[in-house]
Amino acid sequence: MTDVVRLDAVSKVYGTGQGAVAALREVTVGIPQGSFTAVMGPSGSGKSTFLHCAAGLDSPSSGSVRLGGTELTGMDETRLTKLRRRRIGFVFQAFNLVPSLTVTENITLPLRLSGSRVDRAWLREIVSRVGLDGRTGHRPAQLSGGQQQRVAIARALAIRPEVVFGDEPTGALDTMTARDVLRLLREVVDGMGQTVVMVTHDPVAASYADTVLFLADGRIVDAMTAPTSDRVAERMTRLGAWV
Ligand SMILES: Nc1ncnc2c1ncn2[C@@H]1O[C@H](COP(=O)(O)OP(=O)(O)OP(=O)(O)O)[C@@H](O)[C@H]1O
Repeated sequence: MTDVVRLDAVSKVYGTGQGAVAALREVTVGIPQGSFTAVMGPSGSGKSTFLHCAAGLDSPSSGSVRLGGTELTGMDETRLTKLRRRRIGFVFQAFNLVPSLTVTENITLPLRLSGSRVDRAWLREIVSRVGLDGRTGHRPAQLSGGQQQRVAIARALAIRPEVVFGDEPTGALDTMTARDVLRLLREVVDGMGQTVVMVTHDPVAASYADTVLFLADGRIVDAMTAPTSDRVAERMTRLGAWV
């Protein structure tokens, strides 16, 4: 399978001298096209740093990050911003919707920002896939948390991204709503061939992925395929995450 995202020997050091913190150490990993990957690890293990480097939100101190055939390392901020807008979808814990805009306007905002045409048929399809038919004229405050996260997922999909990155996408949702959103992400991978990479603290959320990458002290120390929440929780306990 082709890798959509590829990290080679990526290291990230924050600060200098005595106060320097190595947040990532020589991380090498490929994210295959059409896969669902969860990233787990104890607090401070480097999950956010991994996501930020892989998504071109932050640059590594050394190593290489590639999206498709494009090398991100060394790109200036203007080009990176353009690349993110056109090729990467983001879903955050806090939804990050614009309160004054309707559902449709929120979903199409990245397209408008990148100067792309809004394909009405595609918009209808994603609205329907995320289960927001009949809500397109609502504003975020008129929606439940789960519905707001569905809008954020639709917004991420609108640009037909090569990869969707999620930073604790179910972190602000109750258990039942979180399951619905995870099922939707699973369906986005299975039904649309989308690639999804998600950072999570929740073994149940991780169990929806095809592969769970475990980070500890800035390194990928394990990868689990066909994860179950029990196996993930057990692995996290052995990493000392919950002692
Ligand atoms: N901007 C920064 N400046 C200095 N150190 C940082 C910065 N961002 C992260 N770090 C450090 O890098 C390490 C990895 O942090 P990171 O946020 O990637 O971990 P994490 O696994 O996402 O943690 P959590 O689960 O608590 O969110 C930590 O030791 C953290 O203190």
